[in-house]
Amino acid sequence: MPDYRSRTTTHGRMMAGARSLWRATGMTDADFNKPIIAIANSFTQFVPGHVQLKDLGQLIAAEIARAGGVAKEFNTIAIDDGIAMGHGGMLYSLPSRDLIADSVEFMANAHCADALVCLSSCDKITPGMLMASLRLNIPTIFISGGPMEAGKIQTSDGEQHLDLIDAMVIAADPQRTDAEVAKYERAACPTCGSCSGMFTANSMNCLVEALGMSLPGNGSLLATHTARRQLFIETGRLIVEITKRWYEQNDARVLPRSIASFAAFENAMALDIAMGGSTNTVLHILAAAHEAGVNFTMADIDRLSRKIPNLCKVAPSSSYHLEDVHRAGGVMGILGELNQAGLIHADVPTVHSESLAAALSIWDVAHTHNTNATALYRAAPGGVPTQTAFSQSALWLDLDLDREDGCIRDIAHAYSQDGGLAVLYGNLAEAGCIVKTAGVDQNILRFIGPARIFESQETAVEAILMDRIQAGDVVIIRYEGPKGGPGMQEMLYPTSYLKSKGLGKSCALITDGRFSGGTAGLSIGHVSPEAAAGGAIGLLEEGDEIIIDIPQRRIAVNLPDTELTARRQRMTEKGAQAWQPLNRQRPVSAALHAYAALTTSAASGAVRDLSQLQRQ
Ligand SMILES: CC[C@H](C)C(=O)C(=O)O
Ligand SMILES: [Mg+2]
Repeated sequence: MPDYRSRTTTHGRMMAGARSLWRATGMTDADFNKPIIAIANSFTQFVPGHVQLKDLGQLIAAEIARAGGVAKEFNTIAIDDGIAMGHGGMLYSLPSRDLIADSVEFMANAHCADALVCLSSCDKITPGMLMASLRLNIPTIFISGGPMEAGKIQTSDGEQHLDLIDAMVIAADPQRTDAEVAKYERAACPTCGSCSGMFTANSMNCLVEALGMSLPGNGSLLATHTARRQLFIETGRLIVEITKRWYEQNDARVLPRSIASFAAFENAMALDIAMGGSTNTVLHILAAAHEAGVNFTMADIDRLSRKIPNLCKVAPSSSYHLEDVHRAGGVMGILGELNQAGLIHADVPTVHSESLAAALSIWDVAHTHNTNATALYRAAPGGVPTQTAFSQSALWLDLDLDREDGCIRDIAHAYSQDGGLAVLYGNLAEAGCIVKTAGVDQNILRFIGPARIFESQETAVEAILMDRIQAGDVVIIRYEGPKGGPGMQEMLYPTSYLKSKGLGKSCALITDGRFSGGTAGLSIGHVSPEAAAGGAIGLLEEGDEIIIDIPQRRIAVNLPDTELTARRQRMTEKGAQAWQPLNRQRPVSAALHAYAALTTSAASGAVRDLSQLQRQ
């Protein structure tokens, strides 16, 4: 039977000093025999997905107290990728994931917390906290702030639903007036919550639900809806229950590493592929598996991508948004369709149910008729701009259970039988690279074109906006990987600007950097090894013929091995200048240099690799 970790500082005569400090935080004699449960909040006014979280940690804390625990809340940072993007701020985005993971580890271990509630929301916060929970392996439940409502505007074609990508694309379209841009800008992000498409934040919050580490509805129930309050309250109650199951009943099934098993990672990846999730999920799933000691790799993702169908297309891959996914049954609805075809492991435990099958028997609204589930998924957008959580109670008259032509398809009516994500391999990416096939026009699944080489995102953006890229080109952006950037920037601006210039379906973009979930088109990222780590992308020259073949899962430069070998030799002869971007002046802080020194390429999740210290 494990001892409560908190007893280290709350029991024993010699801990009188620590207890005096606990008392000063408000604890009383009665509290010292209760589990101490850390609440990792991520409230900040910098991010719409977090502005509403300020008091929600205490909403959970009150429920923890009612259930017999003691809650202690702290805060992590939270970066808004959409604001950090397009300038040096994006260098900090991915490194902040690891900083968040470390800060949760530090607070939980320094104070011997017994359990953890992760109150996350946006792009790097959920994955950072997920990494921490699997590193710590103490009872943990995730609850996110919830998705933002989609923007709505009236156009000549009727009501259009939109998000920040639409604002970005229209702003770069020279044909559109400033007045039109202003209209889109003011409508694109109407409420608090994580940006309303299947971007990285919503992808990750859906994946955590599929992993079994949050309650049903966590990934799709709107931030503004009153029904979401109940998720927070139930989370507060449930964390005390599972904490006692571990420390008082020795029930290890509730631990993160028991729940996020290899089978659960397969379930999460199956969901991701089925819903065409952000490619960043690949990076974060690999990093989470690394923290959990689960040998889940790019090869597993490649294997799953070949057999899991694409059942759901959401913005930027369609005009559906998370409110529509919710109306169709949310994550449990998609998992339910996959389960009908035996494509997931339904026997895995979750924090809330004995098994995923038991959860689906209640919450898969297309195949059950549970009134609570129907009520949950009828939660609809209120259409009123707000930064306040749980501020509206609108309901859809009915659910979208049309599995033939609705937001969520069944297997027989899938958009494609081989998934919304693909891993490509070849002499250009020997350790692999990723493409969101759900966002690629069917006419360019096979693409051959000349390489247009750029040593930074900013020079590629300049070329696109100055009309120096033409149809048929393959834009190569290198030295933007985890080490090379450093920080592996998201390339949302160049991919959006290709769309603005009408090149979204006639050009390809390949990078050792990554993409935001808002990226669509033939955009291939995470090329590994990255240029800064000696990857072949660093050997490409202007005009090389690039071959992309998604059905064959292949990416290559059309050169004989002898030529690549000769180029590698010439690169090696550069000595200290080898594997460095040409003519790039980029200020990089000591903090970012420290990150670059230990990080690894995307194919391993850009995780920290201490063995590099021995090699330096
Ligand atoms: C839409 C862009 C979003 C803010 C993002 O950064 C992501 O999805 O990764
Ligand atoms: Mg992002």
